[in-house]
Amino acid sequence: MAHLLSASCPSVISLSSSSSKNSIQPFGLKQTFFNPQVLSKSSLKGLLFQVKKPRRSCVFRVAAIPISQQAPPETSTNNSSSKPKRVMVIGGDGYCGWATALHLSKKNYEVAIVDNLVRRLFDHQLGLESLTPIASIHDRISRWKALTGKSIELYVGDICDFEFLAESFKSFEPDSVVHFGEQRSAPYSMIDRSRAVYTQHNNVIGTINVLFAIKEFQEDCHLVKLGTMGEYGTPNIDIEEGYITITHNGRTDTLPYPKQASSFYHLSKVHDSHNIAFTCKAWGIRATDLNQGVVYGVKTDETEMHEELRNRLDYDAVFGTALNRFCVQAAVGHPLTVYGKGGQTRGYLDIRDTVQCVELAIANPAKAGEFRVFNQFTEQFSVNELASLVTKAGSKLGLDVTKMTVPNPRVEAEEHYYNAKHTKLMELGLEPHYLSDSLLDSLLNFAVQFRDRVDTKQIMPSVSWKKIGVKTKSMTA
Ligand SMILES: O=c1ccn([C@@H]2O[C@H](COP(=O)(O)OP(=O)(O)O[C@H]3O[C@H](CS(=O)(=O)O)[C@@H](O)[C@H](O)[C@H]3O)[C@@H](O)[C@H]2O)c(=O)[nH]1
Repeated sequence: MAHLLSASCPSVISLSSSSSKNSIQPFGLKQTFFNPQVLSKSSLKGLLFQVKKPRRSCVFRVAAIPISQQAPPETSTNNSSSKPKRVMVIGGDGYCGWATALHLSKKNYEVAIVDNLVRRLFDHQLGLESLTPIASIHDRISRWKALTGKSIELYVGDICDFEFLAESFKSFEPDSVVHFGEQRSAPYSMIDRSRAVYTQHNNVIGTINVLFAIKEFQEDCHLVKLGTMGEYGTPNIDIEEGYITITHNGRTDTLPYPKQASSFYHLSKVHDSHNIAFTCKAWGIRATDLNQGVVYGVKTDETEMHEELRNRLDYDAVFGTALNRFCVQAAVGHPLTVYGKGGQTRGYLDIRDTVQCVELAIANPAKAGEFRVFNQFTEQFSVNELASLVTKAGSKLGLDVTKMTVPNPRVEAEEHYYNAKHTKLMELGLEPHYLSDSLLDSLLNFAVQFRDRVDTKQIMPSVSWKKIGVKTKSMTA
């Protein structure tokens, strides 16, 4: 079960192309699999030769229908005259991206998904699998079309390859870009040097490319960028939404809120925020940074419509997030893995609110030159509080739920003050789905339904913040 980056380098291309019904090779994956420690110059040359030149045929559409046949978006907005209609969802095959793409399509936006499908490759490389079986992106989109008559365009490629991104922009001409297309796991970014470098390269360069594409081809396009609450860290004062007004030596200014990220992943989002803020000032880009908390849940109205539309649910220690992991652990009788003292407090939200928040942001775009920051979560919980809630909900379903203290693999405060503002999305009309007994029941029942698929060896953490090294690490079961 060893899945070395090195072993995956040459095979990745064929794996991707063979999984494509249309035998179309994704391109632009060179950053993903560039590993100087293991690739010889000649194999690298071969790889780059395959992926270097984007060809028009690589950008393909799935049953696009003319805009004139589409009804206008039904979304409520304060500013209907500037309501965007064409939305490019970068990272639209992932956990948040897929749910969002479907939701926006349902709301009659013209949607295009841009994705290099690398999230699926991470699973292959690390020997992981979603709790839920998920259909290929092609089958997902075809099923959506069959059920609703709505088309979603698909561009398979890597946004770090600017030629590919430029081609996608010129072809689709988005009014809004929702950018989920980043490596989003803190533990993944802390596996080894190559994953740390990959994470920052992929995330930071990808975002810079999106900014250049907007400037060059769609200067009025609104960027809705997925940031993270983790950019702020856990300061001993209230967390504001993006900015804080400070009086210092008798002078007052409103400044970006201090950033104290705690992984190479979270830091990549800090770097993104700075780059976006700069281009808003310098070029007049309009942007919204959605500093999202930890997402839980799996079902949205749209993903529930058919098993081929089902979303992924990660429970492993690299990509699984706290509450989802606890529900799966409860379903298989594994003690809940509380890291350290369990006082770590974060903002959380239901995936149904992720899609609602993105919809609100694009329906109410930032002004030209404005860098807007929304804190995107609905409730705060400590890890211990989550464990108690899952224990209580589990016992109602007859599950014997216990918890264990795991030595914390991360470097983070385990007891701290946490009070983060999150009013701006509420002011735009967010109607939160708060964590309720019924949601926990539903998530636990969902986990029970698929528990035969759980690989319990993937539950305990094996990535250590302190032990990260330069040697490429294979993840073995
Ligand atoms: O089994 C577990 C898993 C996590 N934790 C703790 O729970 C907290 C949250 O960890 P997480 O794995 O649920 O979330 P995190 O690594 O912070 O990252 C996730 O949540 C972020 C929002 S936030 O946490 O930064 O607000 C997003 O940006 C990321 O993309 C997403 O993967 C941490 O203190 C962690 O130590 C446990 O105690 N036990």
